[in-house]
Amino acid sequence: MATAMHLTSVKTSGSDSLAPRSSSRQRCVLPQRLHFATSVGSSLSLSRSVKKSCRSGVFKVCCTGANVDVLEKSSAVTQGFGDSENQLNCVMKFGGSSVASAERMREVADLILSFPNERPVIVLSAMGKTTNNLLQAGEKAVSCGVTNVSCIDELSFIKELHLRTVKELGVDESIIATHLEELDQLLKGIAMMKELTLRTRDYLVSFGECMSTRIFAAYLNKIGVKARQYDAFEIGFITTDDFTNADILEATYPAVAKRLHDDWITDPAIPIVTGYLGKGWRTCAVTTLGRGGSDLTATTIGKALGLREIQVWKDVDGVLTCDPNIYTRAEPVPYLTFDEAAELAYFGAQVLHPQSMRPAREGDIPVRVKNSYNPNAPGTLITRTRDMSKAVLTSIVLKRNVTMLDIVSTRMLGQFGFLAKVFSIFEDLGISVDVVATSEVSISLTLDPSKLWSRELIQQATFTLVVLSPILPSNVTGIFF
Ligand SMILES: Nc1ncnc2c1ncn2[C@@H]1O[C@H](COP(=O)(O)OP(=O)(O)O)[C@@H](O)[C@H]1O
Ligand SMILES: N[C@@H](CC(=O)OP(=O)(O)O)C(=O)O
Repeated sequence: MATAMHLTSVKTSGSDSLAPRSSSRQRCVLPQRLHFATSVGSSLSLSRSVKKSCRSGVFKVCCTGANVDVLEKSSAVTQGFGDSENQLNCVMKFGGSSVASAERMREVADLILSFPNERPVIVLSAMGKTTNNLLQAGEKAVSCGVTNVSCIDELSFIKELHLRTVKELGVDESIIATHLEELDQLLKGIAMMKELTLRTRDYLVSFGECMSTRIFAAYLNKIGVKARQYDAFEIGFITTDDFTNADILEATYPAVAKRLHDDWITDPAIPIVTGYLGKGWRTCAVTTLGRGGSDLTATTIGKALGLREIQVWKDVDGVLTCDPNIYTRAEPVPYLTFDEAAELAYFGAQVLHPQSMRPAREGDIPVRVKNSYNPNAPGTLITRTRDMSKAVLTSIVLKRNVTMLDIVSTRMLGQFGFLAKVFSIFEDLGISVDVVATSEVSISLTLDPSKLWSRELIQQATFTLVVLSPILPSNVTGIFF
């Protein structure tokens, strides 16, 4: 097992693509024989700020000091949530950690209401670790037998958490009763079939967001704040049918905008939307946007409605200089560009969904990463450009289990189209390449193993790849021309 280290510089502006673009060129002396070697290691990606220009005035919201409120607060409450003459103007997304209990939901409600001039769309994730628990319950159901489904610990935990939350918030239990019953039935179905397909997995995890949003909307209504719950897959979140990792399709933007806008105009109520979920355009089945996908739901809504700001509320003071679980003294990064944030997320910074910057960038809508446990912290403001004049190093990201592929061939020398052929194979196989380094006789690539799990490398007629063992992240033994 080898370890790969990579220095990655962050693009800051001037490019239209958010596709992974980290690259470094290396000249390396490698043995003069044909071989492919793969290794699983860890890639230390140092995101380096390189661009030294900044267009001033681009920030729609300023954040200059440590204790500055990020939203304009007006002492005169002139624009309540019920004012239909005013459009929805921002998204506030709260992740699982922010809505993990009744107490947290109350705090989130208070937080939303502490900005009376805002007319937000609220996006929620599932409560706490519900998504993980649902997945584990599903795995257990496959082999535990129908009669034992009700004994699955994770199922009991999910039920207990949601029922307790409903009780503590004083809302009607019936708001989630149907979902809890259906969840039982679904797990029994999985137990009967002894099978958990990706499609079923997505339907299974959707219960988390469906329940958290229903509870929260009911609570807001109970305290006199008019709110309306939406399942994203019912309001136009159209995706590819790539279960567990679906992409948002363009048709989503007008559909979601129309539905949310029309409802707001006819009967204003704070929209409470399920994060993470969509509807496959062919199958019409529930899809998910990849783990952490609620961030993408939020930025999609931001772009669809052309909102002023997208806020993602986390359990940390913004995007930090390093994963706080690795280095406890990591500090918040006050400003980032969309490209920097996308690159950090892509290379493993858990704080944002890798695709979530795309809609924000396309709509040029600032994204603010805030701490729901510490709302006064300024957080991180992500915009198209920023002042890079003093920037040296932005953030350090560690990505584990990177698969490295070395392609060595003297046939490359003086030839044209070699790289094109290599990359066309990855394209055909739907495998994304993270980092590329080339010399005259070699290409080194890192591949994200999570993209490889379900794909088999097939023999290519034009390029004759012979796979000696299945391409799995940890055990590729070799590929020869
Ligand atoms: N560079 C980073 N900056 C901030 N948080 C990070 C970073 N890298 C990893 N994390 C982790 O991401 C977590 C926040 O993301 P997440 O758990 O998705 O929040 P939520 O569930 O509220 O959306 C933090 O608790 C932190 O442990
Ligand atoms: N609940 C989903 C989606 C999500 O975005 O969650 P969070 O915001 O808690 O990372 C997940 O756990 O992946």
